[in-house]
Amino acid sequence: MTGVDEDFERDVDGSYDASARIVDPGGDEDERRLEVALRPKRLADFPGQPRVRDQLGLLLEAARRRQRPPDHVLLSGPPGLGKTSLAMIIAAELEQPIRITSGPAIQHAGDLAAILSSLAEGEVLFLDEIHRMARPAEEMLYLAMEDFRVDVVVGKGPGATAIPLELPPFTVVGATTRAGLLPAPLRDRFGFTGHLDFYATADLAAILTRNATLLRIDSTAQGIDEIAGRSRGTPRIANRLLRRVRDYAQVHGKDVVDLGAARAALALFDVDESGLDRLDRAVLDALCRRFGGGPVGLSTLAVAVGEEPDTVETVAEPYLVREGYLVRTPRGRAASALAWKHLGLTAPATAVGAIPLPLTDEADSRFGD
Ligand SMILES: Nc1ncnc2c1ncn2[C@@H]1O[C@H](COP(=O)(O)OP(=O)(O)OP(=O)(O)O)[C@@H](O)[C@H]1O
Ligand SMILES: [Mg+2]
Repeated sequence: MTGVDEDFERDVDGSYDASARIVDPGGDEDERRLEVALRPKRLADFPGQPRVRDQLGLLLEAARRRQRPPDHVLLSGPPGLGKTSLAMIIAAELEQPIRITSGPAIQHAGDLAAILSSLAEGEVLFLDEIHRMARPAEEMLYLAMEDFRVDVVVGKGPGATAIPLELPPFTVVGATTRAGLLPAPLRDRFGFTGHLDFYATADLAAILTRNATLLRIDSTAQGIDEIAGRSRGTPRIANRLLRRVRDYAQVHGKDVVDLGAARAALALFDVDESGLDRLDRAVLDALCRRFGGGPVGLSTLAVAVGEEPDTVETVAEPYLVREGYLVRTPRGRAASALAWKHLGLTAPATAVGAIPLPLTDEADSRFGD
């Protein structure tokens, strides 16, 4: 969770607010509860992310054979792709309890010391949004991760003394949507980093089919494929769209999620054929119409769409970049020819991709960040 739009969808009575952003990859309280029920429990049940799954599988198997806790694991990637799910799976596969906390909950080193000193041998400590932890706690964490030791400070002022306390070996699983914000010394203490990427449509369809069964929703393959194709490569969004399409089907007297219901419901909720929603389109629209295609700085762009820069950067941008609508240049964000086309506008000759570029390293560094 990015922490910036947690309240986006919540209504006073807990019902769904149609004006909220349906493809917001964060989630509200009710949704989180439902997510718990739908979370895959074992690595073998986790579709998609083949690389990370294989790498993690190896790490866990090796640890099991050595009967030692595995290296610390960092999971990074945009919201809703399965970081929390994987953390739970790691603990389940190791048959160890999991302690769950998050960066924003640890504002003092003492908060972390209390957690660390109560960990049992082999336990998994899940630190969500690890990039938001307070600096002194971060420093304590380095030491604990490397040497399995914390210094407990007793007393105050000049008379304070640090008493080293040995910890049993444990495994930290950190999750972050902003791996770039982690200080290098902390990043280096993770023996394994898994980067989660957006899911292929076929993987999302597999997830949706399983969840439709779990939620006892009747569906057709075409209906499921339509939802999967418009879910921005994100399981959380796919699950949410599935529920909205079911609502639509039920209200219209058909109890089946089919192509017709999917198309009509997604049109109603402003999710277009490419899965872009209002924020995505607002970003592209501002870039093209107001800034002539850019490049424009992130904060200027965020103001233009009335959002926090962090929301634009972690929620909208990764998918727009990945799909080739937006490029990050050293001078700011720019719209590609595809973005202009998506808005039904004519791209200027200078837009990225308007003239096909040879795929050389030079082209990469020109348009990379
Ligand atoms: N590979 C997957 N298979 C099935 N369901 C998945 C998968 N990945 C994620 N999900 C579902 O998507 C939802 C969100 O996943 P999860 O909470 O793990 O994401 P996250 O990366 O931790 O997001 P955030 O950054 O917001 O914390 C959950 O309901 C989970 O069941
Ligand atoms: Mg999470």
